[in-house]
Amino acid sequence: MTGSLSPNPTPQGSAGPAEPPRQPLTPTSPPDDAVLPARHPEAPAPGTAIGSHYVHCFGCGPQQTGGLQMDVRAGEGLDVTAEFVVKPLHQGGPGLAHGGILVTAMDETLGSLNWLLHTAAVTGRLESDFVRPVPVDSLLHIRAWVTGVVGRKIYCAGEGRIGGPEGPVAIRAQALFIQVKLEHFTTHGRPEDIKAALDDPDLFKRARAFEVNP
Ligand SMILES: CCCCC/C=C\C/C=C\C/C=C\C/C=C\CCCC(=O)SCCNC(=O)CCNC(=O)[C@H](O)C(C)(C)COP(=O)(O)OP(=O)(O)OC[C@H]1O[C@@H](n2cnc3c(N)ncnc32)[C@H](O)[C@@H]1OP(=O)(O)O
Repeated sequence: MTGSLSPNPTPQGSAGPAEPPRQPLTPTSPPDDAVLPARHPEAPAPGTAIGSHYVHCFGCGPQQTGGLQMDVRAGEGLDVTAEFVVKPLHQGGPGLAHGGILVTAMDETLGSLNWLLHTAAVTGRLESDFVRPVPVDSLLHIRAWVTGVVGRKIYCAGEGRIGGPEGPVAIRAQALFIQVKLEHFTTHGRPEDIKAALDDPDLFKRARAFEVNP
């Protein structure tokens, strides 16, 4: 499977979004035997907010007041959208977003594709191209889509546009997520945080659903 940066799905017969420049093949490019699985039957309905996977997550946690508090929405296919407003707190250069913050926003959005597949997966590799600077106060409209799956490996790509879905592209990303079992979190996480997470019935139920419905 090549042309991995092509947004998926593009309705057949429509012109679709403009093709970005073709990137060289890298470990985040889906190989030829990658498949595009069906959207999971219990995936969030198109247009609905996916919700935070963990209330203290730096990317999406509503209780993480210094975090990005991103709100990601499910798309029609294996795709999601998110919006993020760059705050003065996120500066790298004067009046400009820090590149690492933009990558975090991309990571969070790409990671949310897990919900469409009902798979718990962590970022193994994340590549990004910074195409244009993003001023403070800008709204970054992010779209991400699955480009292929091989076994535990989930390939995906995304782009962030300034001002809205038709705005100029500021960042592109390609990533490889690796499916993990819940033990990944319970084995490696700080014990007090794991205990608190396991004591949260909603989180536990949500997380377990992934494991029994891979
Ligand atoms: C009870 C509480 C639960 C709380 C959690 C609740 C819900 C969670 C559920 C879902 C989350 C939902 C949304 C998430 C949204 C956003 C979150 C942001 C995501 C992140 O921010 S997450 C943090 C950063 N992330 C890490 O902290 C990972 C650290 N890392 C590891 O934990 C291991 O490294 C791991 C697991 C990645 C792999 O380890 P492993 O032992 O399981 O597997 P292995 O190494 O065999 O790799 C298998 C195949 O992937 C290939 N492969 C692996 N890594 C590669 C690389 N980098 N480049 C190219 N290929 C790679 C191999 O080459 C092999 O390929 P092949 O099968 O072909 O040989």
